[in-house]
Amino acid sequence: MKLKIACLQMDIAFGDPIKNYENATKLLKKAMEQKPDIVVLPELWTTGYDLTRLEKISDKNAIETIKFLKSAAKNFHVHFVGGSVANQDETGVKNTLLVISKDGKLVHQYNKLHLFRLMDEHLYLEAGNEKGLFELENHQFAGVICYDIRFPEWIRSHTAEGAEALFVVAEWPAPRLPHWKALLIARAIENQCYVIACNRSGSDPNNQFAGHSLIIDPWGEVLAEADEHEGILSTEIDLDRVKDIRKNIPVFDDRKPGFYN
Ligand SMILES: NC(=O)CCC(=O)C(=O)O
Repeated sequence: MKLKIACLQMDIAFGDPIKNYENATKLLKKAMEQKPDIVVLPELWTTGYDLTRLEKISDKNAIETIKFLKSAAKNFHVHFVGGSVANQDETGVKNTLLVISKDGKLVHQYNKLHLFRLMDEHLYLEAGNEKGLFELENHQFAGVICYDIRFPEWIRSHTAEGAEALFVVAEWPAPRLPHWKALLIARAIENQCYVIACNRSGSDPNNQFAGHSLIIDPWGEVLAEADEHEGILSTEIDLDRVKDIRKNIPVFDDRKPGFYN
């Protein structure tokens, strides 16, 4: 099955959800010219890393962002891996990835498991405790958030359960761009899956972000790569390649889980 993907590599306005909804709408309209099946947004795209003001600007139970994505999904007839949002619930604020199908249904929510201390996430956010597996178009996918890609065992636990493509939503800073690229290519090769990674562009008071959203095939070839500016990265993926590559080098059959998890 072939699917057209569009990543909205946004420049996120710091702590300004209204401006970010407006900008996402503008980019989405542009992305729709390519007729994508799935649109991907970056991490914390409504607020950025304005963590000290989360009490004021976080989205209570992600209601506003879910409403925005459901309405866009139905209007444009497109699935969303809708980035992540600062989601305030009864116990605290989570960094929550949202998956919405083109008929406007909330398919999955994944709360970031690994909090990134270098950007103070552990001081303001609560970690999740569930997997990022979800299904769209009768295929299995996984969605994770930024720092999660440094934990190959976490990613493997999703592909071992059938994920054929890994969606990564991120705010990855420019100084570690070489890590971003190397880690994503490694996750694609070792898991023999597509990797669709949507980063943000621009800067906030503390970081310059890398951009360079990437779409990588299950052989580790980069199919599309953005530059550092705001824009749309779009290409087609063919999920049949996952089956072919897994048959050619049967990594999943050859695993020895008795020796490791
Ligand atoms: N937002 C994040 O999780 C950033 C992760 C990161 O920069 C890294 O180097 O890892």
